[in-house]
Amino acid sequence: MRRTALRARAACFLKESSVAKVYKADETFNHELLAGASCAFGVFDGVHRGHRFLIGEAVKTARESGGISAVLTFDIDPDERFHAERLKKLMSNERRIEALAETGVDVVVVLPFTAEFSSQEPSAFLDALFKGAVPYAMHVGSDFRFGARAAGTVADLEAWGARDGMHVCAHDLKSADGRPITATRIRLLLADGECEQACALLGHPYVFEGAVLKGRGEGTDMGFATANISLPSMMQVLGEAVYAAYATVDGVRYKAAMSVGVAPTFADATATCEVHILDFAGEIYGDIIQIEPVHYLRPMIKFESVDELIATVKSNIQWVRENL
Ligand SMILES: Cc1cc2nc3c(=O)[nH]c(=O)nc-3n(C[C@H](O)[C@H](O)[C@H](O)COP(=O)(O)O)c2cc1C
Ligand SMILES: Nc1ncnc2c1ncn2[C@@H]1O[C@H](COP(=O)(O)OP(=O)(O)OP(=O)(O)O)[C@@H](O)[C@H]1O
Repeated sequence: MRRTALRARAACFLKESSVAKVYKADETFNHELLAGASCAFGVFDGVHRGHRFLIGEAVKTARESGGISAVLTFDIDPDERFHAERLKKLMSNERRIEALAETGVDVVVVLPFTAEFSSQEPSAFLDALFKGAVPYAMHVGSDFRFGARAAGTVADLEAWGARDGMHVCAHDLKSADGRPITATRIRLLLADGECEQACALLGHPYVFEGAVLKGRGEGTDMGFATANISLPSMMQVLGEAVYAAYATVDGVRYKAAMSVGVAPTFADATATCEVHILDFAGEIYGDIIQIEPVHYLRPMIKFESVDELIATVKSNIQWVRENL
């Protein structure tokens, strides 16, 4: 298709905003949107530096060809269907799609990850995805897999693209310290409490959010009120320990000291994440708050006495006050 025709068509699909329009690829979706587009394809949990590089390449070829740039992704995360019990995620599906829409790409196309769709063999999977529309370029990492049992490889993508002239750009994975940046690597760093290194690979802060639940009410008596955060197991990426953090309540960002893991000092404790928000005294039960862990302070300790626990937690809070 000619460059000017592509531009004209692209213009009618796009709204004037730096945040991409998000399309759900359901039965109402017009697949023609993807004809002549430059796409980046994957799950993109965390929207890390490697993902941003790949999306940047799609934006570049879109500029060259005159078509639109598109991120193709899934909802839900395929691992949620196949390995939900052991999956740890850097972002919820909603946040991941929002973050993808903020990368500078023109559109985000979200493919519902149904059993039916995902069980198609590679070539049928691509036919169902594009329904006759042929993108100009498809950017993926060299390890990209798709279709039933993740059997489809870059070679399958190239064979499919060769039929209609789609350029497949399989990129070497962007690395840091000699190793590819992957969501798995970042999750492992967070499990070890390595917040700074994880954020360096993400290229942005690691933030999780959860609703504030009622706790046992002991914290206030001890001199440090805590918000107990409810987190589904899938979002419990951060290793058990005590951290310096920021907590955002109703759009306001506060310093915070946080424990992750059930308090071993108390037999009746159940909360898995407790946050003391510095210089904050509001009623926030039921509110959703955002937590940004920034620095590992120490492991969780089973204290011999409550006085010892209080003194240690207060010294952690003081450290946060002085160093964040
Ligand atoms: C910064 C911080 C550090 C903590 N460290 C520990 C710890 O090392 N060991 C422990 O048993 N509990 C620890 N806790 C959890 C406290 O024991 C818990 O917040 C307190 O018992 C209040 O619990 P409640 O909110 O359920 O009433 C910590 C809490 C915070 C906020
Ligand atoms: N470091 C990277 N550099 C360039 N492309 C990447 C990088 N990491 C992943 N990709 C590509 O980005 C797309 C999304 O990948 P995917 O969601 O599998 O990310 P991932 O970080 O490898 O996640 P996981 O560790 O969970 O497998 C795929 O096309 C993948 O090949």
